[in-house]
Amino acid sequence: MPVADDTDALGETVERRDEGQDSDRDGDSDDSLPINELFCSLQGEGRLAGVPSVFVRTSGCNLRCWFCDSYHTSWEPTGDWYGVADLVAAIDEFDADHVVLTGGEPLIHDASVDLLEALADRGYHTTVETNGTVYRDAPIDLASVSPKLASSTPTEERDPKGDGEWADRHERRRLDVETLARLLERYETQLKFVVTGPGDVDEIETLVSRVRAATDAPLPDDRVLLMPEGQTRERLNETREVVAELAIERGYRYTPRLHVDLWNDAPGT
Ligand SMILES: C[S@@+](CC[C@H](N)C(=O)[O-])C[C@H]1O[C@@H](n2cnc3c(N)ncnc32)[C@H](O)[C@@H]1O
Ligand SMILES: Nc1nc2[nH]cc(C(=O)O)c2c(=O)[nH]1
Ligand code: SF4
Ligand SMILES: [Mg+2]
Repeated sequence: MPVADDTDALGETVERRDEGQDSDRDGDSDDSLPINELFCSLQGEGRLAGVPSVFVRTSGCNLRCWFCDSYHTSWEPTGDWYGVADLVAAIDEFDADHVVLTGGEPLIHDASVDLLEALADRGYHTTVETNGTVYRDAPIDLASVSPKLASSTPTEERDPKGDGEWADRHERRRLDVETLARLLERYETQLKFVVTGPGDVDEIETLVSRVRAATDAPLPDDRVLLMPEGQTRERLNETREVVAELAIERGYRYTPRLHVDLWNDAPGT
């Protein structure tokens, strides 16, 4: 079912549910989340790549990257509502002690905090994949923050759905240095940039400098990860080597997209 056709403001997804998209929600507790998919795989990205993990993918996002590999959580958000207890029970079915909460943008939802608290109580290691525009206080073991660069903006030529209607909103919202600094102060953090080519690297360096200037929390170069843009093996064949060389040149880390290398764009991987 559609979650929201336009998550125009933070939290609007949840408000719209309350306005009538809740017909097949079980119960009326307010700790439920719109879930697009839940599956077990190997963490494909970042410093925990290769670790067996359960992925919980919420629906709804406050941004619209043209390249979003989770189209049905952002451009056309779909999913069903589940309470935290049901989600924990579904996660417990798998043999993994790491949980990755992703989306869409998981931190637009209040109930993501409830889910993270329930998972921490049960001893799970939690990673949150977030675009770094929303701060939440929650038990997060690794904040996997992926700030969005100018090359992510859905201009008219690159809009996967319309004619660039989202470009201005995306551009206004995509970077918030204060929020990035707060996340860094509170959580073990990696900054994981999607890189489309050499033209992205100056913006990364400028942003890293601005974040360092905004906080006393350390942001060493080995916490800055460059990840090649690509939803498919074919696209990664064009980007991965260029991005690896940029990482070596600038002293940052490279992260693969292990799941795409292994399973291409298969659902539930
Ligand atoms: C779908 S996003 C969900 C979490 C959050 N909204 C974010 O962007 O960080 C999960 C991860 O996939 C990355 N990603 C999305 N589309 C991508 C693409 N085409 N190529 C490489 N990484 C991509 C994001 O940057 C993020 O690190
Ligand atoms: N295997 C696998 N690893 C991932 N790491 C981050 C992912 C995400 O979509 O947030 C992801 C994903 O979708 N699949
Ligand atoms: S911020 Fe994340 S979920 Fe939202 S559009 Fe960009 S990649 Fe997709
Ligand atoms: Mg993914």
